[in-house]
Amino acid sequence: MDFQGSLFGGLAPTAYADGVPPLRGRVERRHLGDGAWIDVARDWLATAADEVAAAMVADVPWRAERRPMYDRVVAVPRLLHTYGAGEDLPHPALVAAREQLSAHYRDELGEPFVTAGCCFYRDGDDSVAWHGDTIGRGSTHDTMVAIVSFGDPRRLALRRRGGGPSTGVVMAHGDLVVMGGSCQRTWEHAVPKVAHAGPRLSVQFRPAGVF
Ligand SMILES: O=C(O)CCC(=O)C(=O)O
Ligand SMILES: [Fe+2]
Repeated sequence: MDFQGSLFGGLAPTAYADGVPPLRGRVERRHLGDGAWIDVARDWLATAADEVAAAMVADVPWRAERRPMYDRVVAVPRLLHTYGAGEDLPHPALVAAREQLSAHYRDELGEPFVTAGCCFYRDGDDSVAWHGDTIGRGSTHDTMVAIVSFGDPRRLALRRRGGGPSTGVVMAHGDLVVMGGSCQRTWEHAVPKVAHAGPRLSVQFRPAGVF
């Protein structure tokens, strides 16, 4: 019996038409410790990846942020834009991806993915420092942040909160990486600078109240 097919009647075939194959059977889980895990699905959005990347570069209203650091204001080294709940996304494959993620993780997460944070790493100098997504419920509750990645491969580095040895996963064109369980509060993640890299785009799907 096609258990998921019967539960989520017709969702997967519709989504597949947008270049998004079913997630079931593609996801590998790695337990990090302290209740944190990551799921990885290689090439999940490979078919649509070139088109999604092009649409994101052209159509996302990117903004450069500045933030105070010690006694200076410095540029955040990447471009950003967040699509809130109900806002149109720049490519239908991203809508299909969000729906599939919500269906696949429905029992474990208990709520849908609703927002889509977008990042544009223009080259190897763009990066994000060690942090957890803890502005919101991620600081106190288990949750999930699902990342789809396009463009040049970059490493998502992971370490226990506060330091220690780091592990990680390389995110390549069309890959999915989901951080789950206690990952946002017991672990930190970063996208470190590298000597050479072309552009990379990242979309992070999050439930309501997780930032
Ligand atoms: O670039 C990524 O995939 C991760 C970005 C990230 O951790 C964040 O914006 O909170
Ligand atoms: Fe993050």
